Amino acid sequence: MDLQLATVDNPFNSAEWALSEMLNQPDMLTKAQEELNRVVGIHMLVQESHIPHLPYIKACVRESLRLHPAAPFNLPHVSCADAIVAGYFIPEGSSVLLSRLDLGRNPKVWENPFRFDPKRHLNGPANEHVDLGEHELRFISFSTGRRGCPGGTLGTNITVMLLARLLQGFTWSMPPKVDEIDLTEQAQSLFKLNALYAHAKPRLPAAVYLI
Ligand code: HEM
Repeated sequence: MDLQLATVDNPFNSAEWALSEMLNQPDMLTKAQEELNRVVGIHMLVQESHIPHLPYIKACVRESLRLHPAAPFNLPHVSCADAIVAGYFIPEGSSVLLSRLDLGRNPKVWENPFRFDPKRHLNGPANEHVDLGEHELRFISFSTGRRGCPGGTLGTNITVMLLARLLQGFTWSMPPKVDEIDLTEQAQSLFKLNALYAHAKPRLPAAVYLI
């Protein structure tokens, strides 16, 4: 069957971008499905308890959050005291806006920043911690500090489960007459300009989908 996935918010944005990028580099789909076969098998759907054992899929979600944040800027904040950050003096009362795009795509931090490459996370937090937070702010996922997202663990679980179930449940391929998924983004929201449209073939025993 051919399915259309459209972004409505953060977890959907990350899963839609990850799946789109992976369709253009199908060896990544194979790798993710091998991990799911090994950790979960094909006789049950992936569960929350599996998440710590799915580093490759988690790395794909982290990479999606890095390269495709759901908005170009973080919410604005006001500094409550004078501070020096990376050599810059920021006086008390300044409006502070962090560019999620410039952090996640900074070539001084990320080699070949426009390439979707989950491997870059595999020796770091994707292996070590269960949540997708990036506390060094090399990109912004849930942000950090007092006003950081309080829903990090829930957001991680929802996002990883969403992508893992899409990958476990179906073998994905391009729709007829399409050679490459279009990765153009909307100018303001950074959501995909055109919703992902792809072919999904069930790959689990029929009874598993009824649970
Ligand atoms: C993948 C999913 C999610 C992502 C990527 C995400 C990301 C973020 C980011 C970047 C912020 C702004 C932090 C800042 O201003 O420095 C934020 C704030 C917030 N998030 Fe999330 N979030 C997610 C899921 C959730 C969930 C599931 C909940 C609640 C159950 C939640 C509740 C909140 C709240 C209440 C704030 C405002 C915090 C404050 O201003 O004190 N988020 N989130």
